[in-house]
Amino acid sequence: MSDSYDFDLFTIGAGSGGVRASRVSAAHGARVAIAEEHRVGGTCVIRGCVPKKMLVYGAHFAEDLEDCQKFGWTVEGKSFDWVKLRDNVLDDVSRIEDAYTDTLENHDVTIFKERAEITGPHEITLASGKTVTAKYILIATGAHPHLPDCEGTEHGITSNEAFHLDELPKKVIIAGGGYIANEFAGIFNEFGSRVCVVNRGDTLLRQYDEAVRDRLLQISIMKGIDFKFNTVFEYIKPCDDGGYFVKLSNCDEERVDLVMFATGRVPNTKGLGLNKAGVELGDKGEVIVDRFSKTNVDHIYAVGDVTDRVQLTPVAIREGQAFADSVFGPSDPVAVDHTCIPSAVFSHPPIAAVGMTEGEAKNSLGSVKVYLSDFRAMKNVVAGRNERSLFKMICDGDSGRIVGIHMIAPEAPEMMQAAAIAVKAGLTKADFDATTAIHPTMAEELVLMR
Ligand SMILES: Cc1cc2nc3c(=O)[nH]c(=O)nc-3n(C[C@H](O)[C@H](O)[C@H](O)COP(=O)(O)OP(=O)(O)OC[C@H]3O[C@@H](n4cnc5c(N)ncnc54)[C@H](O)[C@@H]3O)c2cc1C
Ligand SMILES: NC(=O)c1ccc[n+]([C@@H]2O[C@H](COP(=O)([O-])OP(=O)(O)OC[C@H]3O[C@@H](n4cnc5c(N)ncnc54)[C@H](O)[C@@H]3O)[C@@H](O)[C@H]2O)c1
Repeated sequence: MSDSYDFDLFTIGAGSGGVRASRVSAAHGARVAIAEEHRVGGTCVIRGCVPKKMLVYGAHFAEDLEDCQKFGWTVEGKSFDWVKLRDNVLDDVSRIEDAYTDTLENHDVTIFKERAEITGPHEITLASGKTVTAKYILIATGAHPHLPDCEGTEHGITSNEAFHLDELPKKVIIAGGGYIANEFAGIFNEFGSRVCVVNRGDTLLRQYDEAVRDRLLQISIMKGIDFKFNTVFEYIKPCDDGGYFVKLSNCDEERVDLVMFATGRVPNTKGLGLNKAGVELGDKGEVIVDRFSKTNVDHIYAVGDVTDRVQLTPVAIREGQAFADSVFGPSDPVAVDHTCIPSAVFSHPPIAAVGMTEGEAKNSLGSVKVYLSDFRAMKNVVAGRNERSLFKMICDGDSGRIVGIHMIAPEAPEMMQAAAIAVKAGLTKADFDATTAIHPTMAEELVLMR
């Protein structure tokens, strides 16, 4: 590689995409530096997927401790200590942050723990004032929470702060109807908070299959979560006791302990010097890239949430890997396939999906066949928990090829990862039918659907 630059690659942002891209580029022989203004690991590790999933586990014990009585167990004096869980989660986050840092250092990646901005075609300036040059620049700066426009938004928190609360709110309002709103509604509700989810539209989790999201709504209401649809925040005002008065359109003012915004995430491109570098941005401020994650400027690439393609960790990682292999690897450039990406919502119970919803299939295929399994998990039957699971398989009516699978069930994301391989591989309903069930499981419903 050229010695006329300080580095072959400078990555801005040490999150899921940036860390993978930097480590693999270094393994290909590139001289790599990375800058991180917050903490190595990025959103997923520090304030996203990882601590969120730990809270989901912690929250689920509330139901397990209730249900275990029907299985003959008596647990006396049970109580919940939020601060203990919070601190254990934060400790583990620090452990993973260290592991990410070690991985980079073991690959001889130079880490700058400070903000970086592009100040010339190949020049990056760090917050300390230090300037470095690089042959290639990778923008992997992720996204930040979007706050709606209303009086007093500064009194609300976002998912960033939710992991650090000193105490649990007795009453919390969560704005938004997407991933974060539904996941945190489940978490707070299981911990005993009164939760109200407020959505400006009439649909939760719009991208998921209607039957599955309707089931989540029904179960969430049954568990005690309140929902308000087609309403927006008018104001949030602090009250004397440390809580807030909240006014929603068409509703009376109410007092809550906490307001949380979960209203989408905006690409981190402000103040990065992208205009000066001539990098083209889209309407939401996202970096526009081609299928190889290259911007309109030949030596500047972008991966992950900052490109606003699919805001998921495994996608950012794949994009980072493909970038490193394309630019520094021995073989031809590789493009990430963004089709048929499985996903999950870690609500209570969770949702998981891959491929087309029934509506999408009907709009794009000539004929569609839908198979359903609506059942109560054995554990819930014994526990007396009236919570039904739903599996839905969408097939091309002509070929029998499975084009989508949708589930809401305990452990649905674990089952979906395996099922998604079959859908991605283009298998048919007949292939599933030819597979013997594992009994007794929930997953066997996948091969028994009629
Ligand atoms: C609450 C929550 C839960 C989530 N749960 C899941 C989940 O269960 N599964 C899933 O797949 N996805 C989940 N996601 C999404 C996932 O976290 C993101 O898609 C993923 O982290 C994107 O990776 P990235 O590398 O693009 O960006 P990030 O991981 O956000 O990393 C970007 C990094 O760049 C740094 N940075 C920004 N600007 C600069 C600068 N100028 N200089 C230096 N550093 C800078 C930031 O501090 C950040 O560390 C969740 C997100 C949130 C918020
Ligand atoms: N399990 C997972 O994989 C997981 C979990 C959390 C987050 N994520 C990723 O992070 C992203 C961000 O999560 P999120 O829940 O914030 O976003 P989201 O896109 O899932 O949901 C945003 C919600 O906010 C609403 N909204 C948007 N603008 C609004 C406004 N001005 N006023 C009121 N409501 C508004 C939308 O209608 C929608 O219901 C997700 O899109 C997802 O890609 C993934």
